[in-house]
Amino acid sequence: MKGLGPISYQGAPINGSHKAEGLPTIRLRVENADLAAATGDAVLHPASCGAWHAALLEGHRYLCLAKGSDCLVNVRLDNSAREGCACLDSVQQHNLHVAPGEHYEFSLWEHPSDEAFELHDLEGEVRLFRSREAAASGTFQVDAQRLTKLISKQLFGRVVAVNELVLVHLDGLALIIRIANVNTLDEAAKEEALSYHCYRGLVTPDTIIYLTEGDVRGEPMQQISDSSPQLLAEGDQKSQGHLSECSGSGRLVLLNRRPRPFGGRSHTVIDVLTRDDELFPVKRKLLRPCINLTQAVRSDVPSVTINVDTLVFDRVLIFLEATAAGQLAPDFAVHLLGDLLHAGEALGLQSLQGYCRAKLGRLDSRIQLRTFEEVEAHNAAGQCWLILDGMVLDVTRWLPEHPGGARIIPAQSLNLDCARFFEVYHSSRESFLYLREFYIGELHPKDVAAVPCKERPSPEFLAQLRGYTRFRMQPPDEESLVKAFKSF
Ligand code: HEM
Repeated sequence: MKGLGPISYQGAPINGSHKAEGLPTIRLRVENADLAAATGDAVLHPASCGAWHAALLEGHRYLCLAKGSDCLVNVRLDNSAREGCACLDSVQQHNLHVAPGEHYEFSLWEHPSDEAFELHDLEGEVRLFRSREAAASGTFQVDAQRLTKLISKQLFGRVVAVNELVLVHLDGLALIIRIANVNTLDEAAKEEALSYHCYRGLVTPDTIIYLTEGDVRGEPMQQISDSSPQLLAEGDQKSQGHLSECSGSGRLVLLNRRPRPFGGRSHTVIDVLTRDDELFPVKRKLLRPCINLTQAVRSDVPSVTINVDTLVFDRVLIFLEATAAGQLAPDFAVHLLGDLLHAGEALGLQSLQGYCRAKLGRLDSRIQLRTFEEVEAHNAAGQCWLILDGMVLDVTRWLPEHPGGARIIPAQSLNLDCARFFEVYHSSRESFLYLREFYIGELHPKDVAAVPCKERPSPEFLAQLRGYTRFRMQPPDEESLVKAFKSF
């Protein structure tokens, strides 16, 4: 099960927002709501809602930008709001990346029923709000448990997204919480999942909240002023790019923090370092089809360097996830296919190579009927083509990565059906999972009987092997091959 909405490995949501079906977008002018009196809702006049009215009453109550904002804002109808306007406080404006006085297309957001939605936990970074306290020197101690209760109450029933800010007041202190991480799964389920991304979800009374102290001066924050409802400095309202550091020296200390369990690094993850020095923590088993990474993925090494750039690898991971989930590969734009093909070659990811070639119009001719003569000729030329239960597998380039060593296969298994060797040497069934990557076709039916076979594999092994190799092409039976021959 995934987190809410697919997200690329670089953190960008892939599909944008899920707009409530059949409902039009509505153009609204953003108006400042008084931050001091903020409820966290976007306030709309009932007359501004037009076609949304019925849906709002039914419970579609989340507002987002029509072009797809990560952040969603709860909607409240109020006759006191100005018609044609969305009243948003300055924190909401920051979260939605909108400026007061400007018009934007908004839509209602509907939660897709097939995705996990309720948050198991969230992580928040707490900072002193840009205010007298932040500017003053000294230490401000805050009881994390009380703050957690307050946040829980304030966010209950709201959908929060990563990087969203939440303003909380506790004992006269104004605190800004940045949502640093959200999860719809617990740690154990995340370990199990082949891949997992989550950037948004619903806060329930059961959502666990972990708080940490944000580095006051370390991270620039968009300027939010509590003295005025105006979010951005004059003249800077449209740019939305103005960042200013919280330059105060006031320090926040959280007491009684709830630590996150299983904080340690998981062995199931390996850090992949791209050519341009970006680091991707990736589940080892997701990388299994990348046969050039076999040794790194199967060993304990914490990281591996690849000759692929960040942006291309990001897409490779999306491709791997889709195929691992049995879904169709995403429709990558044609201009990316060249780079993806090179990445497929660098990583030894045959399926990606096939995908790119097919899309580039060069149909994948890798998988075909192979004669025994052809297999022998390739092996005589220094390659390593195996015959396994009639499948022909090209493991030439993978031999140095073979966990059983590079020598044993050419020494024992060339030019015969090696199914029995395969059965004997491989205690785990992990080896089955690689076969698809090496598969280059079927032995020609006319040659099947002629292939030497020292010992037959057990029927149980064959049944298991065939269960794992449903990708095999269906070879034509000998009768139809003879008929085809006779027709010439
Ligand atoms: C495409 C063909 C093959 C694949 C994908 C493959 C894969 C693997 C894998 C994943 C392992 C790790 C241990 C395991 O999973 O059991 C392994 C170990 C091994 N393989 Fe292969 N293998 C292949 C062919 C062969 C052949 C034909 C032989 C022998 C002639 C062989 C001999 C061994 C040996 C001796 C080990 C070490 C076993 C041990 O340490 O217990 N492999 N192979």
